[in-house]
Amino acid sequence: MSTVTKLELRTALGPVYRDVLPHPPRDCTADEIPVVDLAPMFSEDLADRKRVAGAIRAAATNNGFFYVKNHGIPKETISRCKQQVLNFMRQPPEKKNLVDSRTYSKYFNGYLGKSKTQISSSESVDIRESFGFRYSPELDPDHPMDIEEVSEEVRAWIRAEEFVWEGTSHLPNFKEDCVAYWSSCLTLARRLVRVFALSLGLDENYWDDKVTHPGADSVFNYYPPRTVEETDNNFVGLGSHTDLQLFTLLWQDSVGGLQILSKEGQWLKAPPTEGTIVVNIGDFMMRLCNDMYKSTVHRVTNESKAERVSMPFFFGLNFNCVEGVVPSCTSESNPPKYEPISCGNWCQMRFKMERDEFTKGQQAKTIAAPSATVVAM
Ligand SMILES: O=C(O)CCC(=O)C(=O)O
Ligand SMILES: [Fe+2]
Repeated sequence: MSTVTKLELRTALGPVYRDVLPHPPRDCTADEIPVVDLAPMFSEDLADRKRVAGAIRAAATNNGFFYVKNHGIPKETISRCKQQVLNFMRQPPEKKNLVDSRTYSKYFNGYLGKSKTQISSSESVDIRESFGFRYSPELDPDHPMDIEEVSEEVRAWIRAEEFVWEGTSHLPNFKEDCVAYWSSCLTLARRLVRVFALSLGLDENYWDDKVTHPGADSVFNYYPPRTVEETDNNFVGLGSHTDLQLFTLLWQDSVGGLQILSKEGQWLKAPPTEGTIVVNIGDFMMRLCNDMYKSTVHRVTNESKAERVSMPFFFGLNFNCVEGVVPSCTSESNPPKYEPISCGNWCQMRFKMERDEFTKGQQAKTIAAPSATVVAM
């Protein structure tokens, strides 16, 4: 008998559940995760931009995941950044710990080692290392400014921290190459959010003045090959989760291992496709459009013998913006399901919850351990 299982997911406001079919993961079809050509998005002609918006709407109401090609991020920018991720991750632990997140960060910037997170409470710890940094007005490619020039209400929500660059300054061109990639993602995201607005029947400029100092968080993920023991015990690279903000731009290398949960509850493999970036909808977007676009569950396991690198960029509104369901996604027969909330609070609550639950779990393990056992912290 085939049984559907319930997958529990964390959100800032408590757990939500998704059904999962009992079948093993399978390859996706071109309809399930389509490739959207972004070339017409750069056209002067509104009709061209609307065509892209239509393709995005179709993908976002289907499985909420799609690839984009002709996205405008130069190949060299990507390969230089990827090389820096490897340069950083291949260092000895004491060098990586110069930017240890739990030691130095107030706002979830910096480095987290292998098995130091457990994004899904019903799966293993994550067999992944990561390095992250967040929006900084000084580095903004479209309108760089000193933090003092940013209005007080927005400034209170700026989450950048200098220690990530100070503790990596021994790596030649590290900051420069990372920021070049982050900048390209930010510029692309500001374009894309306009097409997303169009796709929801809003004016193209609907969110323009809400993405002046936005949620723009880069994370570089490094998945070492699993050990025999980790493989035997089905350890995940990154457990099942949804992303938090409006949408994510995800570059992955050619190793593979990303899977998404289809709307029917089937795990689908999302293979690397040369020249593309994956785009997926986040929880905040799902709220703003009253569930019309789905924030899709995904997970990663590196089943290969090689190192895997991925470089997601999480994009949202200015963190001080309190935003509710947008007018085009609600009507008398479809009232808003969600209260307005700020994108900043939305993210902060979940990041904190993940970290606190992880710490609690580690403490519980320590207390439960027999006194002769040494427990890694
Ligand atoms: O590594 C990947 O392909 C996905 C990473 C991811 O989902 C995340 O960092 O939120
Ligand atoms: Fe993700």
